[in-house]
Amino acid sequence: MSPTTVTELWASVISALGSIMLLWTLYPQYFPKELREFFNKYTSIIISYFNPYINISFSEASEDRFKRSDAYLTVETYLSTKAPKTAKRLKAELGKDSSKVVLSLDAHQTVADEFRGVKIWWEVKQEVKTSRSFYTPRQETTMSYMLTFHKRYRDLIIESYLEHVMKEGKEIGVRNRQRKLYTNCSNEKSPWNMMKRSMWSSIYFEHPAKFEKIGMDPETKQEIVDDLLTFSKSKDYYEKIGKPWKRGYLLYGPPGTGKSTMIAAIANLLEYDVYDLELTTVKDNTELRKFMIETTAKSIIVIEDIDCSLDLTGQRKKKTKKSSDDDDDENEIPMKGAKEEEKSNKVTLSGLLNVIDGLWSACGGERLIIFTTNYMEKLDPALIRKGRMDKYIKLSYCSFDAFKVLAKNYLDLEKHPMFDTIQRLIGETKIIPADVAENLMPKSSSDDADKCLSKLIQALEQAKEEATKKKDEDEKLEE
Ligand SMILES: Nc1ncnc2c1ncn2[C@@H]1O[C@H](COP(=O)(O)OP(=O)(O)OP(=O)(O)O)[C@@H](O)[C@H]1O
Ligand SMILES: [Mg+2]
Repeated sequence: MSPTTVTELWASVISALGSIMLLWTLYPQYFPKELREFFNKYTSIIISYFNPYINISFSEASEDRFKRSDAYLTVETYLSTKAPKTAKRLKAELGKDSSKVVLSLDAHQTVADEFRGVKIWWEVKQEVKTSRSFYTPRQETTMSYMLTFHKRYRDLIIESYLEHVMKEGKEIGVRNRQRKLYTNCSNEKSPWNMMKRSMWSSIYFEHPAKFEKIGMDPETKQEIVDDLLTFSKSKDYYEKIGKPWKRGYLLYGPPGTGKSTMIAAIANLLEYDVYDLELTTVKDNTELRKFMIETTAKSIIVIEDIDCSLDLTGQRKKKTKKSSDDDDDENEIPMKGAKEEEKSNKVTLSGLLNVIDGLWSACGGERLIIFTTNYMEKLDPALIRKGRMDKYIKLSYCSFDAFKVLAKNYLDLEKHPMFDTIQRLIGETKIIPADVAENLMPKSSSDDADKCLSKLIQALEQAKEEATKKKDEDEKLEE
């Protein structure tokens, strides 16, 4: 029997005894209300004096009346792994991917837990209140989790157990959550957007990209995977060296070499959310900071084609007019997206540098910032200096190693007589992995491996011919 039930039993026994004593001495019809209240009040004080158990309540009510309190939800997640093992009545809901059922404690159910040899009890309480709105009575139910423990363990529970519950609950929550892809694209002042509580719009992230499927040199791939996994396990290390737990990656290379695909693969490998930041639609530096503050831990902040968002000609040139709202750096330049309307768009290079590694970047923790570009040489050196962008990853034209990965993905082939010709041609010409993938993909049921490989050989020969022609033309022009 749980201590909560024992407490309630005690309360009932004492209260019943008291009532009987009073009834014995007084006639019920003369029993005054005030005396009854007085009696009740002191009975509960006496009970709590003798009761050795302490209760802590986690109510679902929060300041935001549309949201359940974070502490309540974390406790619920923490108990979701314990409740199914012992509780007799459980509540079922659809969880991640809408395919898995998540069980939690039903109302008035109790589950026991143990922490460093100490027994603790959790009970789900349900409180029903009747309120009146527009003269119609309305019943409101508030749920809460009641934690009960012996007063002897007060310090242990308050100082260590609660921290353990919150930490583990959050970790389980992250493991079970359905990851999301956030975008800032539609921030125009529509009534719908004004009602939204978040700066970001989101959908579930369901990209199937995986590192095993990316066609690139296997050593570089392994090095990137190791770097990412090391980062994700380095909380203590970052704390020790006094740096925010974040890392910047610059992915660069020609179009169609797998930059966006790699971002999706990183998100899947580390189980992070993705915030796809479209810089050209951000109004100013202040709005940029707001977007940054609203990102959560375990996420990737992506700015694709960073060269198209910055004024490429302005290598941190002097700002002509000081903006009132931004003050950060005298070397501010406006973003290219707003070149024509500089007045309305005031996101500046220094504003961007600030959110990457200024004070604002430390909020949240465990985040990757990834830029992609087709033209690395056009970027301002300040933006990509080491420390800001910690790792540069070059994604380039298809090598034979990359082709072998794609042949395995698309055709389930590990070797084939035509591979030798392909290896020779790939060594002689430049072809992007996106083109190789397109040729290897069967277009009809009659397209077998031989046909797809022949198409690729044709494409490679054509690319080689075009490259030779272009080279000849260039040489003629030089003469
Ligand atoms: N290295 C690669 N390995 C496997 N597939 C690839 C690779 N590169 C490109 N692809 C395929 O080509 C398509 C385009 O790739 P992706 O969008 O990742 O290129 P990108 O480098 O981001 O191009 P852009 O610079 O134009 O944005 C994808 O569908 C992807 O499957
Ligand atoms: Mg891309």
